Amino acid sequence: MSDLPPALAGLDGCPFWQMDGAGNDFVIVDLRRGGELTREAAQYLGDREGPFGCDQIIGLVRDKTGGTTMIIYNTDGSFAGACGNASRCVGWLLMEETGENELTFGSPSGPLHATRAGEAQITVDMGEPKLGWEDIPLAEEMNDTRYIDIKLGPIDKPVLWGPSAVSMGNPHCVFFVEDVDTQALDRFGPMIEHHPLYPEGANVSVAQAVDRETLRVRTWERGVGLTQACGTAACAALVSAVRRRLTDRKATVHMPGGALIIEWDEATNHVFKTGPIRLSRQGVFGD
Ligand SMILES: N[C@@H](CCC[C@H](N)C(=O)O)C(=O)O
Repeated sequence: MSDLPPALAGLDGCPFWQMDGAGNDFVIVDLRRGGELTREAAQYLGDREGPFGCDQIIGLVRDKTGGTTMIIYNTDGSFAGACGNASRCVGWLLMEETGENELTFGSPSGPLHATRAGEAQITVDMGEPKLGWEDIPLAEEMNDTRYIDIKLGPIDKPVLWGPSAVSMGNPHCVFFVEDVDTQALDRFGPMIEHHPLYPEGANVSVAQAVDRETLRVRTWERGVGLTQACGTAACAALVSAVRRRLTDRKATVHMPGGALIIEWDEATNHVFKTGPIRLSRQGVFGD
């Protein structure tokens, strides 16, 4: 008889792992042999006042062909289309399971290819960035998503304006600033997350181009809040920086929890993301 709380009743007997990628942390639940990851379970597992606590809750499920697909919940119980750091953690888990050094698995926005890149370092091909207003999506038609019409501060004297919009399978809004550390992201992040120009909400970042090969980025995640790192935000920041001619196509993106190497490959138009993964705890619900 297990003493799981009611919110986790559907996960009895399911294996789980607590992992992080550059400080962006996850509870990953194996649902391939059954179990149900409900919105209530995701909210319970994400609660930092509870026995777990994390930024995202990931479910691993079987797809029609017998392969593995990830589903992604934010801590508020909403679904996400992509999670760059969790993709590296899931890639590593599946490589440990199969003994492979590279493999493909499913995600809400399509298949992802992961490769071992060193000791506890994984590269994931995040696919093509989406730059068209209707694909991001934005609520209004516009030709150039490098600078969109969002301003922060007094109307006649805005302090931040003209962020870039990008989708990496999820919507991003990136403000370029002189110094990421002086930005009150905790105050304006929630406002931009729910800005009317983003009908599905936005992950909101401030980015600082240090030199042609270095960015500093802080992110307010949709459905979560301030995070130590956000993989898709690192990709969105690099893509935006390249579109504004601020960096080269490959750069190290420093976030509070660690660094990721992001490359927007010219030949394939795909964005490759390399960085660390860490396993901190594993177990079986109900044991
Ligand atoms: N941590 C992630 C992004 C997670 C999803 C995001 N909050 C959303 O709602 O789109 C990452 O590493 O990319």
